[in-house]
Amino acid sequence: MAKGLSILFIFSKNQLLVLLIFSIVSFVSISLISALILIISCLLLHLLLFFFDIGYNPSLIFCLPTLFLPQEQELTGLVVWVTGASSGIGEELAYQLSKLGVSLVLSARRVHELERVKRKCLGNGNLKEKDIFVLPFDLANRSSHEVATKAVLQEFGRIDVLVNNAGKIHSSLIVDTKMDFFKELIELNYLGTVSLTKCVLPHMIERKQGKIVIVNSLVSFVPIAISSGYCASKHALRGFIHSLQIELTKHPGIIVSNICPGPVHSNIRKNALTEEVTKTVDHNKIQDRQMATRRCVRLMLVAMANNLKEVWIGEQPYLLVSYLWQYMPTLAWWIIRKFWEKRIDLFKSGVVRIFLSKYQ
Ligand SMILES: NC(=O)c1ccc[n+]([C@@H]2O[C@H](COP(=O)([O-])OP(=O)(O)OC[C@H]3O[C@@H](n4cnc5c(N)ncnc54)[C@H](O)[C@@H]3O)[C@@H](O)[C@H]2O)c1
Repeated sequence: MAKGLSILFIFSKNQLLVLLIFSIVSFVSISLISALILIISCLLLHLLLFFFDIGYNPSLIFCLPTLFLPQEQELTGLVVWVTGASSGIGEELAYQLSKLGVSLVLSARRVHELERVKRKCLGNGNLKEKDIFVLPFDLANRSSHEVATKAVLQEFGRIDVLVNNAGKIHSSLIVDTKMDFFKELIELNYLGTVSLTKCVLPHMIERKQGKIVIVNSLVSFVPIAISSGYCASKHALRGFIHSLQIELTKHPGIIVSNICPGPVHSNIRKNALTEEVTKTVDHNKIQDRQMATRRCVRLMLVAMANNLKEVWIGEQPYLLVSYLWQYMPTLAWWIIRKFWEKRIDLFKSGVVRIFLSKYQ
């Protein structure tokens, strides 16, 4: 005890101050060095992913370049039902799947567009007339889902893969957005997908196998502006998918894949709901770095072939920001705010793609 006290007393006030400063400096520098090591390893990981423009959430799966994974040929021979097959990602899915030799069900609302896609599939792919079933229906009309599911089962006898792809976006600030917009986006992007999945699920449970693929988005966990209703509907889907994955734990043969692309070339922006009709259009000032549809779809097929539960697909910097959002949210917030600050001003001044909609 006395020894302990004597040790305490050998420090003068100045010495104590020096010791305190020394401790703080070493604590801060050690923390800084560890933070630096962490940041450098994250950057190296991102650099690796940059070359393969595909992100596997490392908390779910090891980061593996697509080169070393089983390829999309694994899907050959399956019965695949694609919704939203008349345009963009769904249309490209139809073309690439037809080349693989699957039995295809093509769904969207416009039958003539689906017939056009079917003709091109027959021209490009290895399929015969009997291998492609055109099944038009409105995903937002939930009462049609049971009948549609029965029609597919009657045509092909089974459903191996359901690709829930149909969806819509809107371009408007929250203050200007009608409640009808939010409702429509939830009805289509979220409830439509949930309802169709629920119709197909009992069939897959009975067969103890199947793949439910949901084309979600990076915005299902990274926030964006000017499309709050879309962002919210995709966030809702993310919650649904994760709950479904847990509930299917006892059915390991049924895989639920949450596919999260960043911006991709498609007609989604052209078909966006917007109330803005008076603003001028400047196509040049806002240019998203969009991934080629073909590349996105190829990576989606690799993800399906490998039964991945979650996959992030995007050009940089979107993929990098998604990782930052997950692991360094303060920095991600700063970047996202800076990015959107300028865009919101541009949007308000009319420099944005404006497209007409039924809400005008
Ligand atoms: N393009 C992107 O940048 C991007 C990024 C992330 C996620 N996504 C998602 O990809 C999916 C496909 O979008 P896309 O980019 O190919 O857009 P798109 O507009 O080119 O295609 C959308 C498809 O959905 C169909 N659809 C729309 N409303 C429907 C309804 N009520 N009933 C049935 N079908 C309906 C359309 O007819 C079309 O076939 C969407 O779920 C979208 O949220 C797109």
